[in-house]
Amino acid sequence: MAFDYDLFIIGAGPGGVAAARQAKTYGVRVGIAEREAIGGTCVNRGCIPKKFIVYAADFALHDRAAASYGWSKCDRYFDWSDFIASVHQQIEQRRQSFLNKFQQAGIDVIRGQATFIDPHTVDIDGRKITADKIIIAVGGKSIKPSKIPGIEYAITSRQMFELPQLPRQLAIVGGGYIGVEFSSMMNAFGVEVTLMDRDETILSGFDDDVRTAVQQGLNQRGIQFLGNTTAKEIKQGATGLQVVLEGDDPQFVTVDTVLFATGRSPNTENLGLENAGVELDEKGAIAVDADSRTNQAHIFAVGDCTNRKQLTPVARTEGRAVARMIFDQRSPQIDYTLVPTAVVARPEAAAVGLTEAQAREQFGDAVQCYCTQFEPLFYSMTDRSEQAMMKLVVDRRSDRVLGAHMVGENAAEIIQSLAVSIQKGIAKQDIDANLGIHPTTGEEFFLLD
Ligand SMILES: Cc1cc2nc3c(=O)[nH]c(=O)nc-3n(C[C@H](O)[C@H](O)[C@H](O)COP(=O)(O)OP(=O)(O)OC[C@H]3O[C@@H](n4cnc5c(N)ncnc54)[C@H](O)[C@@H]3O)c2cc1C
Ligand SMILES: NC(=O)c1ccc[n+]([C@@H]2O[C@H](COP(=O)([O-])OP(=O)(O)OC[C@H]3O[C@@H](n4cnc5c(N)ncnc54)[C@H](O)[C@@H]3O)[C@@H](O)[C@H]2O)c1
Repeated sequence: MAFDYDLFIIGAGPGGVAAARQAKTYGVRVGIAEREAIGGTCVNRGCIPKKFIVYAADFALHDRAAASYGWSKCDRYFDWSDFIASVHQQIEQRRQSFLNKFQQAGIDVIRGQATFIDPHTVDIDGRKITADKIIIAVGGKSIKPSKIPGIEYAITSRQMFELPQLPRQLAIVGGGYIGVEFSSMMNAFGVEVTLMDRDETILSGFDDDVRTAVQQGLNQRGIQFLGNTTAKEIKQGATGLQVVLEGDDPQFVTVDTVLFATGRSPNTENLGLENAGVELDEKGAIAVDADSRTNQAHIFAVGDCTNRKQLTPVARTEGRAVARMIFDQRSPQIDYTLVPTAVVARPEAAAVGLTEAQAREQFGDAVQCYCTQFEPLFYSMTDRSEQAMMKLVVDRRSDRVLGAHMVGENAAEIIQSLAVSIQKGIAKQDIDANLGIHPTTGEEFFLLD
């Protein structure tokens, strides 16, 4: 059968874009469907606008420390609406640049909602496209629990990027990546933040020392954290939204904005997966094998619509690997236990490899941890108390470093560099044999004993 495309991709987020560009290098016919904005969650309502807000918030934090460094006090005014308009302009430029690159490469972009009609045919708003191979890269969306009365008053991270003005009091339900990052950014702008999680501590999945250090850092900045707590009702009152809490310390908080950040779910609705015979896993994500292949041999799925790590570099690497496998050769499979990650909060947290708890499950008593906590040089001149934390998790028998964890300034940049060595199986004694760059925070990783 003659198909319209050798490869058709549904979804132009990081996973779909990377797959399309890689496939095009083999000179094959590639098309991609996108129902919203090119660039997906990452570019339009995730990593990129989030990082711009972090940069904006950092000015406020630096201003607070400036007087300790001899700068006279000054009153500066932050204009959220001007700033967020500039962020959206930046995003628009990125979208345009994606489109130009697609055009130059000869990748067809078809705008609209894609739905499978059969295993080789996709309908995009009435237009039928056939393809030999198909990659599903539809990503995910933030979800709000439907059973909470008044949930319609709450927003998700998507609307945080569209706020006409800054909230004055913000309640955030969910202390994962999104909850912690927004609590930190909004606090820096002077918003009164209450963060809550059904767990006792924020950032589940991270090393316990990281979780504690970030939580302390948020508390020190004046963010109220309520552990073992969730919202059971939201009521519109005369003075704002009343969030009725359930948990350790039942009470309510009154705020003007409620953000739900309790996780994201795959965009599998209205995709016609049943028409293609593609199966979901028990969590509702698209089920794939280690090569990102679904139960249909010619259909693959990458990125957030599968139940793996919901991170841009993961989606990109999976997308590229599938295109390479289809048209060239297999890439090495991703080791999901070695994916570096960061929480872009203040304090910042970053990690790669096993947490102490995960390492103990696998290596038992052979696990040895090297940990330090100290005041970074920058803060010794200020009246603020700020601690950095670094930790290496090591298998004592082989001396291999299993994980590295950090909380503090530039944690993401520092862990990113260490990740290469850890992936290559570096031993603790090799790390010790390195000379640091002085005076930096990163050099402390070479001084752990
Ligand atoms: C607030 C926030 C901050 C984040 N920050 C970071 C960060 O700092 N670092 C990091 O690594 N990750 C971050 N992430 C996660 C990151 O954005 C995702 O992991 C990444 O975007 C996943 O890429 P993807 O290609 O799988 O899906 P997406 O980026 O979600 O793209 C999927 C695309 O498919 C389209 N689509 C869906 N269904 C259809 C259909 N039926 N037809 C046509 N098109 C369709 C969607 O419109 C979307 O454009 C963040 C996420 C959020 C929400
Ligand atoms: N910096 C980054 O790389 C970055 C930033 C943002 C998002 N992301 C990706 O997006 C994903 C989704 O982020 P997220 O923060 O929404 O999810 P998450 O899974 O990181 O955190 C969700 C949190 O909500 C809590 N929770 C769940 N239900 C709750 C309830 N009913 N009441 C109170 N607390 C509840 C959980 O205990 C958890 O701590 C992340 O897992 C991550 O992969 C990455």
